[in-house]
Amino acid sequence: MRIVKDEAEVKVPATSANLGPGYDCMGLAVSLHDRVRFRATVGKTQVHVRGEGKDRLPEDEKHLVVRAIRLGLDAVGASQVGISLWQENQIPQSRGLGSSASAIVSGLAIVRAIISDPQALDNDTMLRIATYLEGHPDNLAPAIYGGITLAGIHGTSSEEAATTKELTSPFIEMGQEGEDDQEEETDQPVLNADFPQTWAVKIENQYDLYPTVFIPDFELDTSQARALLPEQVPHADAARNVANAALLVSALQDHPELLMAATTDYLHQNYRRAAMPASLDLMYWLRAQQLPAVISGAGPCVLALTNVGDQVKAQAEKVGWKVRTLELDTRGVREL
Ligand SMILES: Nc1ncnc2c1ncn2[C@@H]1O[C@H](COP(=O)(O)OP(=O)(O)O)[C@@H](O)[C@H]1O
Ligand SMILES: N[C@@H](CCOP(=O)(O)O)C(=O)O
Repeated sequence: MRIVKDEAEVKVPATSANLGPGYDCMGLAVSLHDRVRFRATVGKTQVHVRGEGKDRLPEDEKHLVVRAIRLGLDAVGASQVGISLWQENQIPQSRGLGSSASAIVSGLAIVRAIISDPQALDNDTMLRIATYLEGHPDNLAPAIYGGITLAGIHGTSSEEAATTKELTSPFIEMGQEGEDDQEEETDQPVLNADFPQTWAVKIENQYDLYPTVFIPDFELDTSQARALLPEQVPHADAARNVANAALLVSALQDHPELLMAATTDYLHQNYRRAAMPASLDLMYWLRAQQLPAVISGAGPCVLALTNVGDQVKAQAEKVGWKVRTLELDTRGVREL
């Protein structure tokens, strides 16, 4: 693959993942953006940051956009180059607004902008490569496609993988003791080695949705918030969560009146309370007023799936929350 341009500029939205019960699979893009300008150089990598992360983000090869560019170039078989970047960041970091996902997507979008065959890095391929770096696709999909998205990683349960492909008769005894212990080999092809097989679809939202984010002045690393989750959850909780996630798809499409019922989560929010008690308190305070609020991503931001109105906003601001009523970003990452 040839590099045909030595400059590019991209703009990428912030995202809010989970939306309550959609843990690791649902998300939406909002009108808050990072912009990144790239120039290929012969010298050492340099990064210039303005806005969020200034004086805190690394300015060398460790910078996440640089790492994504390097991975993207390798993935499409292009040669590596010296990198100069100028960032103008609006997305607060480590707050649950998907800043790391947006950084990865902007790096891959830069690669797409400078290579001879941009199709080699189409949105679906970009999602696979980005998920390899981020680990879960829920923020990445809205950052790439825009709007409200569902995304996941294809997989086969161990039971399904181990089951024989032969049709068996219900009248024949199913085998001698001990036989079940042997694992069957599967003929599932292993595709494209390291990059996960991801999928994503957009939810077509039919009404005006104004996501409101409540931003605290403290940070929480996503990895720290993930470490608080239990290995196992009660089966009844999993069942209720599946029902709500399914309902949420319909609520987001064209049933805003179902948003309150559909945004109750049983898998992650309460398990993370210890790391962000004020966020959980704010979320339940909003919900008590029939405002469909959830923890944004892994927190500590809170997201309300509606414009909360001036009075609620003023009360939250009074105790220290920064409140922004935003719009959906329906376009996702774009080249400028
Ligand atoms: N614009 C950016 N440029 C470079 N790296 C970034 C940027 N935004 C986030 N990161 C990296 O991602 C980390 C935050 O990721 P994470 O804990 O997942 O929080 P978030 O919820 O904001 O995605 C930062 O500490 C930084 O290393
Ligand atoms: N599903 C993830 C989402 C993390 O989002 P972020 O914006 O906090 O990075 C999780 O809940 O861990």
